[in-house]
This record gives sequence, C-alpha cells and structure tokens, in this order.
Amino acid sequence: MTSTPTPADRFSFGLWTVGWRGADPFGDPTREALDPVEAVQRLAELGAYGVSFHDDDLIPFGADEADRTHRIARWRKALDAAGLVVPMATTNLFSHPVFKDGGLTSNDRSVRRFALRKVLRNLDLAAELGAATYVLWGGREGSETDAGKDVRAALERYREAMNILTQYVTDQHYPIRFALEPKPNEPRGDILLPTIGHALAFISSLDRPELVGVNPEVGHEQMAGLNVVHGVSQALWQGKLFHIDLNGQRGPRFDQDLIFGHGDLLSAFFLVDLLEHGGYHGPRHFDYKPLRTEDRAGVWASAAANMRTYLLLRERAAAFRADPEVHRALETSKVAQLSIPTLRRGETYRDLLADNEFDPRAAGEKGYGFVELSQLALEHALGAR
Ligand SMILES: C[C@H](O)C[C@](C)(O)CO
Ligand SMILES: [Mg+2]
Ligand SMILES: [Mn+2]
Repeated sequence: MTSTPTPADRFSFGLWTVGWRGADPFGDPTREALDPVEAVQRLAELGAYGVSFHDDDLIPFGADEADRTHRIARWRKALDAAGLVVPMATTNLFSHPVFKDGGLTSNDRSVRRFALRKVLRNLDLAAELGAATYVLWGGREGSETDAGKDVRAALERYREAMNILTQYVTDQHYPIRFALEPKPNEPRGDILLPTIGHALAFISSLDRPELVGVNPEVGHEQMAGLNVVHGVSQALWQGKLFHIDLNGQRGPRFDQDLIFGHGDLLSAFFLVDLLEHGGYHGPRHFDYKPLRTEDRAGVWASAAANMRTYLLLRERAAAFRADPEVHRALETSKVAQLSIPTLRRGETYRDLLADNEFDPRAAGEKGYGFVELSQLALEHALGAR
C-alpha cells in the first residue's frame, strides 16, 4: 500500500502552480485567484513540506510598502501555523510588459538595472523566509530574431548580473545558492541557456561558480528533445544539481507542465531512481500546471497526484533495485563495470599501447542483454513484478 506523503518526503510546490488560474494564449482564466494563505493550508493538509514563490506571486507588482509588509506577515503566519518551509524563492522577470525583451539581458540598460534591483529586493525576502536556493528562470531572456540580440553581449550581461548577485549574498552573509533553470523556448522564440549543458558551461565563466548550480525542469529538457535523466545525471556528476522542477511533458511541443509522471512515465521512473540513489537531498519540487479544465477540487487532486505518483515510482524503483533477477541482468549488462577505471592500477597509456590481447571480433559478437534489463525495469515501473 503506497504511503501517503509526509514532510519527510520533502515535497514542495510553487505558489504559481496550484495558483495557476488557467489563462493561456487562447483563453481566459477558468479559475479564481488562489489566496497564498489557502495554498499553504491545503498543501500542508495534503502532506507537502514546502512552498516556493516568485515575488509577484505573493506581492502584486507595484504594491506599496504597507501592503507588501502586510502580505508577507500574513503569509509567514500561515506558513508557521501549517508548519511549511520555504526552500526556494525566485523573481518574476517575465510577466510585466517592462520585461518584454527580458530582464537581466534586455537590450535596454535601464530595464536591466530595474530587473537586478527586483532580484536583489526579493533576495532579502528569500533570506528572511529561510530559502536555501534562489532560482533564475530566464523565460524572457532571448529573442525572436537573430537580428535583435547580440548573444555574446547578452551572455556577458547575464554573467555581470550573476556576479553582482553572488557578490550580494556573500556580502550579506545569506546562506543562499543560485540555481539557473534552463528552457529552450517559450515565451521567447529562443531562450538563452536553453539546456542543462548550456547552463553548466555558463556557470564555469562566473566569479563565484561554487554559488551557482542548476534547477533542471523535466519538461524543459524534453521540449529540447533531450533525455532529462542524462541531463540531471551530468548536473549531479558536476555537483551542480541544487534543485529540481518535477513535472510531465509529452515530447517537443509547447511547455505542458503536466503532473509529474503524466508525460514520459518510464523516464519519470528512472529519474526517481536516480534522485533516490544518486545523492540528491534537496526538495522534490513540483513545477506544473493543474489542467485548465479543472475546478478547485481538481487543482488539489492534481497536487496530490504529483506526490502520489512520485511515491509509487519510488517504491517501484526500490523494488527494481532489490530484485535478484535485476541484479543478474545488471551483471550481464556489465553496468557496474563502467565504474571501474579503464586503466588498471599503476598502468599508464604505455601499458595500454602494449596491450594486444583484445579480440574485437569476439567482443563484437557478445550481446549486452539490455533488452532483458529494460523489460525488467518496465515491468517494475508497471508494478507487474
Ligand atoms: C521558477 C520559474 O520562474 C517557474 C516557471 C515560471 O514555472 C518556469 O518553470
Ligand atoms: Mg520550472
Ligand atoms: Mn515549465
């Protein structure tokens, strides 16, 4: 019987997920606005452990100081009463028209300065609420025509911004690290830092790269036609998986932000297996949209579905790892052998060059048994074993 979610599972949700009103490019909202206090109460009841937010999810853009203070105090009270934490915060640099050519990489310098001020301001609130991770999703950082954006200059401005932000948290002694969230396109025709690989390369150019990692989103890598398990594996291998956005996507198309597992289920199974055994100890954060077709009851059902699917897959991945038949199939496929260095202890490339034992024809005839291993994984994912 699948356990119900508890705070120990570290499930967290963006306020903007359960709060999504259902407006899309072709239709009006189908739901009323959700009070951030109600979101906290309901998510806690469902077993979540945390909530993340954009500044504008909590404080309407342009709100005066008194209103801002009131809304923050009210939300903090609800968080404390519900026992929820705030593991992550971020900035909305994409909704207001001022950001229509981006925030940190807008061609307009005054917009870039405004965007940086907006991030710096919300970093103070993030620190006040105890967020350990600050995400930057550059949804508007990009272009629709190559004529209008000097990408080298844009990356230099992005770099300048990240260096200012990491300088700020260092000077303020905030225990905050940054996580860049890649996405290939939408809303911009092409978004800068479109995949995990681009983001990892960019991070290496920064003054304080140790303070910057990635926040991969399942569907964003899949929109680029990439294997999200491979991307998250590289982020882990480079010590840069600071946070993760879990959701579903059905191949390269608009960003569906489906419930986790409701897109490529087999990929979700292997991703849970990786997260549970690959050394990631951060929040299991859902960044998804409750289908526009749903009413408020459907919204809460969707939040519960994310967590239940994760728990089901976690159980099935554990069963896969415990299955003696899987152990044999992994042995046949030499999966563990990949973790053995190619050179033997004490060898150098000279020994390698002197080694003429290898028979490529015989080696070429051997099968790896991946079919049987993959079928075992599928049967565990289906709960058929
Ligand atoms: C953190 C980020 O801004 C969240 C979005 C908007 O859903 C993009 O995935
Ligand atoms: Mg996201
Ligand atoms: Mn998304």
